[in-house]
Amino acid sequence: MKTVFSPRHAGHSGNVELDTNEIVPAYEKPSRAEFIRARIEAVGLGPIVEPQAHGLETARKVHDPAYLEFLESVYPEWLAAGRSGTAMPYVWPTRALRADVVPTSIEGKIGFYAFDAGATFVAGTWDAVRSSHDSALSAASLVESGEPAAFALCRPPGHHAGSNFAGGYCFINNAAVAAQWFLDQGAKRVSILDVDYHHGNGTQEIFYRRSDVQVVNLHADPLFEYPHFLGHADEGGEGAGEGFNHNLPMARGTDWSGWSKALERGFKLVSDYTPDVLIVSLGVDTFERDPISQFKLVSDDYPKIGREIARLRLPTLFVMEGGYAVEEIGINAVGVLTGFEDR
Ligand SMILES: NCCCCCC(=O)NO
Ligand SMILES: [Zn+2]
Repeated sequence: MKTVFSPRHAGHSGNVELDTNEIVPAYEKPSRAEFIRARIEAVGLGPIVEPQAHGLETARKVHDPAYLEFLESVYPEWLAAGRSGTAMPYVWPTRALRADVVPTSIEGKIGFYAFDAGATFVAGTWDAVRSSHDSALSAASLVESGEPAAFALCRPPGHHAGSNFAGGYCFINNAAVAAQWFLDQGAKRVSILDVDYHHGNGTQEIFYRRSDVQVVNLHADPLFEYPHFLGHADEGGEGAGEGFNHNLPMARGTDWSGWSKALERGFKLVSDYTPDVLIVSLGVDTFERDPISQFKLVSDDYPKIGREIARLRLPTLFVMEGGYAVEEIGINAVGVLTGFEDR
């Protein structure tokens, strides 16, 4: 299986995040991608190629163009306002506030275009975001040109980013842009299967009113887990999208026996939808020793996920999302891919 990966991800580094009530080095750090790349080489998964540059025309079909312009300008504006270090929001347009007027101050604007304090910017963030987006589209074109599967080693991740908001370490929703790209190439239906520990609220929001992209999420129940305010089982889609969004929330402490039952239910939903292509939002923070998560999958479970996905017999694009136990993230993420190839 080929991997598309850009060293430009490393520009998104040195940033901090708000963890409970203290500012800490961001969990979403460059070593995550480096451990995965090293594991790909160690097991001989296949070639690792750099992405071709892609414009934002496809991204503009799933993200508000003004939001994309914000992502590009936010850090220069942060500096122009006399600020330094990590650009981080701290005020948001929640209930009883207005979200129809975009503030002109950088502190207002950064909050307007975010849903949490978890998408923070440094000088190299936008370039890293573009390279991650390019990796997703370059890997998608490998699948489109006949590869049975390809891996987009995306960093930063994307599944929390919605049409006009960043959050949870996500800026451009790489999987959503890839889904749109497949449709633009002639696909009629695309399934996105999100196996990350956290609900992909951004992916759900982007396609919630559409029937041409099915979204199936397996995740920790938002009653107790981030993103807290989306991901319940009753969110089935709206309008034309009714019946094409599926949430399978699970309890704290879920291990393989429980998680694999949800996976089977997810596969039934995907096969009943008969998509032309499957996109897997591959988060491996379901791992028992992930520092910010509370499921109990073990490393031997990840090849099983890959083998099960392969049974769907669909052209498959794997897009990297979360996972923070850095030493094991390579073993677990690449385990899915070698399992898919039944190696
Ligand atoms: N405290 C912020 C938690 C962000 C979760 C990021 C993630 O792994 N999403 O899949
Ligand atoms: Zn996650």
